[in-house]
Amino acid sequence: MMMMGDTFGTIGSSMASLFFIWATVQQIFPNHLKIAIKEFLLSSFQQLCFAQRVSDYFTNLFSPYVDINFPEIDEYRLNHAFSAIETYLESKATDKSKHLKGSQLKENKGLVLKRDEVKIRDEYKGANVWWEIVTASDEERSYKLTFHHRARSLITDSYVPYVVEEGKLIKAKKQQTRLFTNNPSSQWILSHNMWRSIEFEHPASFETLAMEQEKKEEIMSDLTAFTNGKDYYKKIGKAWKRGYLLYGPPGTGKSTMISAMANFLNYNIYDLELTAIKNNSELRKLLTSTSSKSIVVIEDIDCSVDLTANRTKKERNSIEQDKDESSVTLSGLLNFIDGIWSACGQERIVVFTTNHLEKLDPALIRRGRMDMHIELSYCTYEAFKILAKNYLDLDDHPLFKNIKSLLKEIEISPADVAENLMTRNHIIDVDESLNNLIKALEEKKNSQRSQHDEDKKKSNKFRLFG
Ligand SMILES: Nc1ncnc2c1ncn2[C@@H]1O[C@H](COP(=O)(O)OP(=O)(O)OP(=O)(O)O)[C@@H](O)[C@H]1O
Ligand SMILES: [Mg+2]
Repeated sequence: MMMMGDTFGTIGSSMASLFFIWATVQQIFPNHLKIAIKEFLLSSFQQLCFAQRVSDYFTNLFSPYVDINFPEIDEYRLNHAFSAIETYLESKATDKSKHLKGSQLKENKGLVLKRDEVKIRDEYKGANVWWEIVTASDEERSYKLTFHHRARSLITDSYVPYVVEEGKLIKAKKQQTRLFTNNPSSQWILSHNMWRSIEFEHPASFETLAMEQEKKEEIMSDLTAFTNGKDYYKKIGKAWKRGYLLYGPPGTGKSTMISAMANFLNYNIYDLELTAIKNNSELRKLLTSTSSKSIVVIEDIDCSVDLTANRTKKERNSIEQDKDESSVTLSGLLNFIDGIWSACGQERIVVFTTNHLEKLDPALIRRGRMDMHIELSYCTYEAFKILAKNYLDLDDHPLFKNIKSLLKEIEISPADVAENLMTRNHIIDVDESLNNLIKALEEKKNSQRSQHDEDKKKSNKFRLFG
């Protein structure tokens, strides 16, 4: 198969030879002969070019191979297929490759070895293909895919879409997750000023989350089903989104669970601070600018804005309120979650957290809107064992029995348990940590007992005078 580069190569070397002959001629021959030789050389060169073109034409005509080019830039725009192909080819096994490239782009990340070859062979359903990165004279790069014409429909209909889709998936998996926080609207100048973001590097995972194993598995399989549910959501005609309501006392792991979810799914987090937004239209702008594969979080939804209180009054005034749109309203928030926003985005998770489930407006948490209600509770023995493993590398200990019976009676958050297990100077002293925890649990028990006695006295008094 004759390639463009080869053609130029052949013509180039022929030209060099002609120039060499001409330089020699100029030094040796008299003027009248020079003119004749020059004409002869010129016509030879023209014939050579013509012969070369004819030979290329026939070679290509009879070549059994087909090429497809994927330029990096097409019509002044980035060609997404190019970057997907690049990612796909980079992911191909490096163990057979003879030319590798090593790079460490971040100090805290390991060294990465990649293939460093211009031509890569791939195989798809028995067909061989060759990828080549071609750089044109204007520095524009493109990927050239070459394959036998017999495999044409397999490659064009099936292989190319597969490579592009696979490349995108690998890219999404490798992508560093980011944590976005909304800027106050007074700082918005262009749409990209609405959110500021930093790299999200929270170490939380479902493995280290102190929670009953069964509950954890249920949440993880729900999340997995959601991410794999593209076709399912399409089939049932529902927007591809899912709502989780995390509720429970302070320090029980609601925020930690959001981080674990983001790490599990490799999704970005949009931490939506409702108090920094003036009205529903700002809320709409913010939500419509979030990307897919993301978790939109509204923490402490009960205190974020006045979404719940005076609902009856609000309902009465709803017409006026919608008119001036002077604040973020419950109906505004629900409209975006249910309607416009869901329709314009894909693969989004919404998470609300609260310490007070009972304070929330039923409209906000009804099923269908918040698909899964997850209670994060005070520390159970099972949860304690996970924390002991995380903090002390400990599976069992004679003091565990004591802790187990105390945890049955005492309400203590995993955050407080973790605080007691944490060692000073990061040197693990199992006995000291466990004894600290037992001391804290006993103190709590005593204070809960005296509180209980106090409450009892008060209610007796009330009964006496009541
Ligand atoms: N279930 C848990 N598993 C592991 N660690 C936990 C858990 N709960 C709390 N912690 C520890 O306690 C700290 C505080 O927890 P976190 O911020 O997740 O609680 P929260 O429920 O969001 O509290 P708040 O209601 O006050 O926002 C975490 O950084 C983590 O170290
Ligand atoms: Mg929290």
